[in-house]
Amino acid sequence: MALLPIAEAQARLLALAGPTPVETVPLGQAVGRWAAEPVVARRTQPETDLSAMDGYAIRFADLPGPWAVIGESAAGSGFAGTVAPGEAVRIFTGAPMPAGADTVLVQEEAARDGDQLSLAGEGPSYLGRNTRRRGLDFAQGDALIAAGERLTPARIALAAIGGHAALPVGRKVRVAIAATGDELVAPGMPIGPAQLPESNRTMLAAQLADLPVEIVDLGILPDDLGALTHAFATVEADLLITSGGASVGDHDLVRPALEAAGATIDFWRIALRPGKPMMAGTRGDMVVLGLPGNPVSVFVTALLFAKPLIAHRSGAADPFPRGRSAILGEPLPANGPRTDYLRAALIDGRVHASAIQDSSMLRTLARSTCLIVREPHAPAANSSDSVEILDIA
Ligand SMILES: Nc1nc2c(c(=O)[nH]1)N[C@H]1C(S)=C(S)[C@@H](COP(=O)(O)OP(=O)(O)OC[C@H]3O[C@@H](n4cnc5c(N)ncnc54)[C@H](O)[C@@H]3O)O[C@H]1N2
Ligand code: MOO
Repeated sequence: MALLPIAEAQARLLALAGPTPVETVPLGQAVGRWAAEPVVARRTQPETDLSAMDGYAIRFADLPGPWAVIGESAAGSGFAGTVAPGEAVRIFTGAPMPAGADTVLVQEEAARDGDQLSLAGEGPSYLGRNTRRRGLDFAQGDALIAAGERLTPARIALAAIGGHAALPVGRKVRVAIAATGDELVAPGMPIGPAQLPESNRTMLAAQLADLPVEIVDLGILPDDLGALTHAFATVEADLLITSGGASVGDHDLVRPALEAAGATIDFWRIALRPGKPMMAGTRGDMVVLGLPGNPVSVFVTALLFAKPLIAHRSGAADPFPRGRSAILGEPLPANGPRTDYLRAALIDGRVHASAIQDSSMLRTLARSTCLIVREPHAPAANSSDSVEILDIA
């Protein structure tokens, strides 16, 4: 069977399920979620002309003064009267500009003696200096955040100042994570020579920590068709992620167990290194993602498939990681038939691939800051050539 190109596998995976149902959450819980609907300004910001500095509200035409100070405008209150020619109002940052005034003289450039005010510096250079006009940031009805955009700290603050206390977002994605393999032992436990500390669940949960997920930990499952089938048939989640048992060995039972549990496999084996034996399918509304067991294969397939799928189900319009270009530090050989994601480090503007690219090597992965993306059959590359990288640290 031909290996599926990555882009095709990504598209097919996202087509397996749509976004989770929408819920409305307070802004304090919205960070890292995706806007389910456009967020529109319920007010104009600023609502009125404001001072941007501490000083005196004046009429620009009155420069160079002097002025009589007739009152005060503070943030939250304002000044009720009107500033007539020759008059000034003491004003503070964020306070409403009084009627009649159009410019602010900063206090560092003013001299005050009782109610008398005079210029003690250059003074404002143009009409409107040191003020913020009504609607400078946005007007009521303006689009603030598009549906499908991530709710970053700045966008949450924008929603707040736009008059919103809560926002509609996709409900959290329930992700069940299972490790499979008779050789696996919980980390830190005593271990025999044929055994291995389990690291994939821990890494996956950490990789998903910045996404709106609820993790259901299915633990370490044995290489036993009955036990795997039972676990896969009874789990309740939006997404089931397994690791291990995805390849063609006699103990690679994930695919038969998923099928025995009622799942349909949509695709298996992609033109990707590391991560070739990955499979994807559905069991009812639940998407199942069978990742290979090698730790680096898990890392890469989580980055390229699991995380984008969760983002997509959370309502993201643009769920895939974005590459950028970097300059190679050393030559690279021609690539084979799979897209290769080389563990690499970006040092002083040059990207250096690790000499050994074995998908079991977590220390190499942990030292890497990026992955170099090599397209299928890419020709050999020279030092100083530009390559695409994906940042991972
Ligand atoms: N004859 C073939 N053999 C293999 C092929 C192939 O096409 N033909 N593909 C290779 C590729 S590529 C990969 S990737 C691996 C992945 O296979 P599996 O998904 O079946 O993975 P396992 O055999 O279960 O495990 C591989 C490796 O990773 C260790 N492992 C597994 N789970 C964990 C865990 N949770 N934490 C830490 N380490 C884990 C496991 O002990 C193995 O060493 O298959 C190749 N073989
Ligand atoms: O695809 Mo496997 O992950 O190359 O080792």
